[in-house]
Amino acid sequence: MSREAVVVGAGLIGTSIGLALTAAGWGVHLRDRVISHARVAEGLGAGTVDPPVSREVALVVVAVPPRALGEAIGHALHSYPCATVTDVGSVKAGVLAALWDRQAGLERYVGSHPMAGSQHSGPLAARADLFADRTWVITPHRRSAPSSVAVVHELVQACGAREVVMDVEEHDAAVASVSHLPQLMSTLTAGTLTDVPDTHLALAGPGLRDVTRIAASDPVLWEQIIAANQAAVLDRLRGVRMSLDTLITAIESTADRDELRRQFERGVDGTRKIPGKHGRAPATYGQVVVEIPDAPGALAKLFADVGAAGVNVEDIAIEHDQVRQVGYLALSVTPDQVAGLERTMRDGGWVVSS
Ligand SMILES: O=C(O)C(=O)C[C@]1(C(=O)O)C=C[C@@H](O)C=C1
Repeated sequence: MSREAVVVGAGLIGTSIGLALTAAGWGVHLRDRVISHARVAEGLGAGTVDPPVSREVALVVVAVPPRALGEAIGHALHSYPCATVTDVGSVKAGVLAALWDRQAGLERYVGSHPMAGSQHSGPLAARADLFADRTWVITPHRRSAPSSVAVVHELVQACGAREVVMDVEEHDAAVASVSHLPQLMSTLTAGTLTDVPDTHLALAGPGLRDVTRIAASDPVLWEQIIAANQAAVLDRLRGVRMSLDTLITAIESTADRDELRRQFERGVDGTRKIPGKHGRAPATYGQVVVEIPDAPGALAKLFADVGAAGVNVEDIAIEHDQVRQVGYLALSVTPDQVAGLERTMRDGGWVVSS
């Protein structure tokens, strides 16, 4: 089998897959409706924007938003006649149903879903190790060829993920519980903050940040995900509505606090059920925290200086000082690069927090 792959959609997930496949020795060809995304991904080392020889392509990964999946998968099956085609969409049943009756070559399609992402989107947020140690669900259907399932298995291996095989209906029910409902709860919680006064928000600690991180995710993408998994999500949400009523009654009841405590105990039980082993960060990085003035061009200059130092930044986070007009940019790098980067930044006139 050739090791030529096409990644359709050079966003966070597509570019991260391109980086991982390239590192594993695949030749990756990047495609995106927005050519600048594909070029940025190419610049990051995720593959090339040059077109492949279509019959030489063994794998196509479709990483486009949910509503565009059916058409993009159909197009890939048609354009790359020898390739296994997979997608990385968060909901599987609707896409398969749409392809089922009218799509030739369906035996070469095997759905999949990496359980990894970020609240940030676009190729610049991509990381080669985004999937390391994460679960990646493969959802073969009745007509999937075993040889195609094997190709998707290779993709999962190349990305360093942990494979789980599941049928599409079970997958969609599972992600309603472990991904879609948590997203909605985070979104609802963060939404309540919009009318909280700034003086109150200034007290926010890590607890609030923990429960609202994913609320910053792309609204257009999530609207499509939830709409695609309507029935399963509604089922879980109605359960939450009942729990919320029980909780309100428990808080109202001043005589009996048992029910209120039971609600907290149920929460503790729930956290204990999350398999911790695969939830940890895939790699441990060191951090270099640089102060940035709240001024136009400061961020671009900082990145230029980091780039000139030849350091590969694995992740970034920005915090704003609540009093001074500055921000703090935390650059995650491999531990052996921390001291050198701190020195270079200080030499370049930046204030580095130690
Ligand atoms: O942690 C994040 O930022 C995610 O994007 C996570 C997450 C998830 O719920 O696990 C969100 C949706 C995707 O389909 C896969 C991953």
